[in-house]
Amino acid sequence: MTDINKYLENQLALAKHRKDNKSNKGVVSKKSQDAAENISKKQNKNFQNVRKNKINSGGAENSRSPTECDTDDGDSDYVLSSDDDCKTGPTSPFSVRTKKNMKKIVDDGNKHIFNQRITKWKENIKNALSGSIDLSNVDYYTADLQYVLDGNADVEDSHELQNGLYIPQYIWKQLYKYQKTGVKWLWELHQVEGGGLLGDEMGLGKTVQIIAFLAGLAKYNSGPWVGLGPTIIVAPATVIYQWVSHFHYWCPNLRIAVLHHSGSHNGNHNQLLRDVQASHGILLITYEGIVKYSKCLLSYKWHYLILDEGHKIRNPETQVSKLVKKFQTPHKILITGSPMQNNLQELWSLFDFMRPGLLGTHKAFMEHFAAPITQGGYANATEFQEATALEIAKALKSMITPYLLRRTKAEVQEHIKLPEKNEQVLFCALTQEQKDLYMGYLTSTMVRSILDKESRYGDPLRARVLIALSTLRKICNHPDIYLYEAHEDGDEVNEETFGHWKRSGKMIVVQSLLKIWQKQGHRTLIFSQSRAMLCILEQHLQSNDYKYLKMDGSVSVSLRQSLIKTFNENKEYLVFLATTRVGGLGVNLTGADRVIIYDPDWNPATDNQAKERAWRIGQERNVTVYRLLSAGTIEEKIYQRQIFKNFLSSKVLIDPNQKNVLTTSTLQGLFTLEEPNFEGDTETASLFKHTKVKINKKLKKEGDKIHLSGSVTYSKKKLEAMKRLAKQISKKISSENVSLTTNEDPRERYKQKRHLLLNPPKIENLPEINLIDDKVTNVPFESALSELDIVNMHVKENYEENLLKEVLNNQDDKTTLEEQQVDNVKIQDTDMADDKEIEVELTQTIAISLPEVEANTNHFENTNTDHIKISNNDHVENINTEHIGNPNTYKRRLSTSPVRDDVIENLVAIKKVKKKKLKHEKDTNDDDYVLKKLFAKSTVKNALHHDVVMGLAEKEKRYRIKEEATKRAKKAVKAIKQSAKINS
Ligand SMILES: Nc1ncnc2c1ncn2[C@@H]1O[C@H](COP(=O)(O)OP(=O)(O)OP(=O)(O)O)[C@@H](O)[C@H]1O
Repeated sequence: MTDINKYLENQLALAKHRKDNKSNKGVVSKKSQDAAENISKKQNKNFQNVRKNKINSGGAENSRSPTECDTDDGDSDYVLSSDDDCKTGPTSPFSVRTKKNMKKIVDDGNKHIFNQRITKWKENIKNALSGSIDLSNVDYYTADLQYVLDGNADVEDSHELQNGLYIPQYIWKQLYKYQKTGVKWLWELHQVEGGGLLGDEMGLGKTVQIIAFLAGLAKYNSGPWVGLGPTIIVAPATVIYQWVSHFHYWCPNLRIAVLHHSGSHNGNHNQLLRDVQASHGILLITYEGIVKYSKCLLSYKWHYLILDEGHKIRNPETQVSKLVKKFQTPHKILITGSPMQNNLQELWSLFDFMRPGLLGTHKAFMEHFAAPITQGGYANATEFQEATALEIAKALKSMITPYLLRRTKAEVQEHIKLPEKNEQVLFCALTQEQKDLYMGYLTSTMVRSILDKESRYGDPLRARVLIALSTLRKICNHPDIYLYEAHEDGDEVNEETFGHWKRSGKMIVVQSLLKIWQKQGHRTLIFSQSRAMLCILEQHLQSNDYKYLKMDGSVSVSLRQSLIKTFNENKEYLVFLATTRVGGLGVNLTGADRVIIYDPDWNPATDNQAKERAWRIGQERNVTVYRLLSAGTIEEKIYQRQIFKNFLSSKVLIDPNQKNVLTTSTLQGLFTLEEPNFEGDTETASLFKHTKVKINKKLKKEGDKIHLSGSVTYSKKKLEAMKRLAKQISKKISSENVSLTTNEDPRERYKQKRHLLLNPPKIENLPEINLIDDKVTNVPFESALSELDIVNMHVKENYEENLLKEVLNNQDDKTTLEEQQVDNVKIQDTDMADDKEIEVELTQTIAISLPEVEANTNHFENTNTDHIKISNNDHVENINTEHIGNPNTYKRRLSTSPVRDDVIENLVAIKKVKKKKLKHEKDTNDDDYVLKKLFAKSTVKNALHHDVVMGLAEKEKRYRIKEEATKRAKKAVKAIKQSAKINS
């Protein structure tokens, strides 16, 4: 029966798919054609101008596209997704701006300000030690002050590391164990006069480790500088003041000066440099700044040169990369949570800074290391290429390991106890308008010029491809970003509909998410590559009265930290909007527990960095991350590219044995709009089918409000209304069922049943029930597959599989068998010839929809026992029910197999869950609920578990397994020892 069902479903879907395709084919509206031609014309004109200019100035014609980012970013893949470089004038619709009064953080560039701060700090400590401190007057907190307030009298106390480095005890005591290891590692590098890469995952406190080490060094009485000499820290503009505030807190005695126009120094940078040199202070500077002031900076001697977010020098050809390598000090530290982002050349560049010569010359490295590893990485590599890649990757890994300290969150979870994180990729449907514009542009002169080899416009190809791809990305974000570019001067912009959320598939999803999350009490970070998109989102937030803050490149550097602080501390702000490049790097935004990555970057690390703003030390709530992709479009290709890049870096940094599933893509492949296959999947979803987030299929299609697996508590009135509704549905279905059973044709019968289930009969005269009106409360988690479950299905080694199953079993034991009890449910497993049916007590059918109704159990006690029949859709046979005394009471045994967990989902509802929920369960079910809503509205076509796709879950699973195995081994040894004792 299962097969017939599947076959019929496929046939239906296929027929529908063919029909849809037929009706859509080749129909591109006049508006779309005109827009595409306008844009093509403008883009061609730009090319010709740039070409002319280059030829006139004697420049290489083909060297750089007009869209390539002219920063030191060095990301060869990056194309400005829209208007990052566009000036938003007052007449532009992309110019929503809000002014905020924020308090700036002030650095110590100004001597007077520095002295004031030191005086204040000393006074605070003195008062705290004498017990006369008035905390209401303290506006400057430091770690040592806290230490004294905690009852420690000796602020000078320190912890000694081997060979005489003393770390102040008030810092040392605060460090996590792995951070202490990090400080020791830095000290070892120091002693051998070498540099290194501190590559801990984002949010694990790399800043604190560096500060702790420098604080120790400042107390060190020997070495050429007798302690810590003048030091430069280079960091992205957004995090410069974060460093200032971290230093002021952890190490208040050091002078921290910012060399940037926002700094407190009096504008004379030469004087500032002299001061820093004389006071052995720390100079904070941006990557742009180090280029700007390079001449002066290089004329001084520096003790340490530290690059925060050091992946910025991953392109060896950029000016900044070349420059930082000129500093004459062996003490070069590079900090980054994303050591390798796009290709192996990047790794070479980083090491060439810290450990010049370790990886040979650039040419030799590319030829002997990078090329074979990359080649062997493709899915279509030969066996020999794969084996060679493996061996070389192993060799490379062992060469870099001593100078690279990298710990992941999974590894140190035991110490930091981070809350859960759920990360999914949502494939959003384009709106009809978007599809039309997308198709229009695909058939434009511009795209034809790229695909047609003979085209006279075809030069320079790379630049044209970049422009065209970024144009497609604009359509995916919002039609107006594209149409605005296409519009002729003098054309009116329709203010009413401009940027309306209903015109973009992804905006529709954002709109739903924010609505639900606001009700659930979550706060959200939204990242977009594009400032124009941010403005559209901002307009939307304004018109819906959401309180928000926004940070993009136009916000002054000195205000950014205050903006972040305000968001973290003030819960009134529900949304923090940021461009991925300005807000996505280095900052702490733990005030939010929901993250939307609105558009993907070519570089996976950029998106990863962004999402890690919320999931880091200091986060107390479970975090959910949604990456939005427009299904079938260029955004899917970008995501696939991310997967490949991620695979490559894991192969070198983590596991040389990793295998890839993607092959190289063609140019044509980038310029298509892919229709979903008969299963509703576009390319990525079908490639990574096994990572799909499973949602009850019925819920997905019908979108019936009653069928919620999220848990909600309901008012009495609503419960009554629902009960009445259920009775009527029950009667109607029962009567329909009679006719169904007499129908002879099994296919026809199946169709009817299916139809009935998907389209429950409408009942007249009942009040509309809006289930999400009520406050959403705790939700039991039991149905969605966890990442580990999914991975488990695909694990090859039996040993690991079994071990993992046991780990999961233990959990299930705790959370399901003990806690989940199905009461007052009558289930009859009537074995019918070609189908099975379950009879469920009517009252509990309501509970099916409302898993948390158990909180209101008494509402159901005296209700009638009408029955409805539910086709089991081949899922139910996996459920075991066990009679446990009361004829109306069954206890369900949950299978630990992931497949079974999944299929049980149809019956989530029948069970009643006793309250004793683990904290993380609420959020997981919040997510489940949110996804169901999105699927119901058909705005989201598919959802994949991002971590599983990226292979991260696999890694985490291995750690879990290893941990479990180690525990067992310890237990075993203990048992052996004990048995020996008993024997003797
Ligand atoms: N031992 C600690 N005690 C208290 N807070 C800590 C500790 N270590 C780190 N933190 C806090 O954790 C947060 C993340 O730290 P930090 O910004 O240094 O991380 P990071 O590894 O540099 O991240 P990224 O790579 O994203 O820049 C900060 O708010 C920091 O204050």
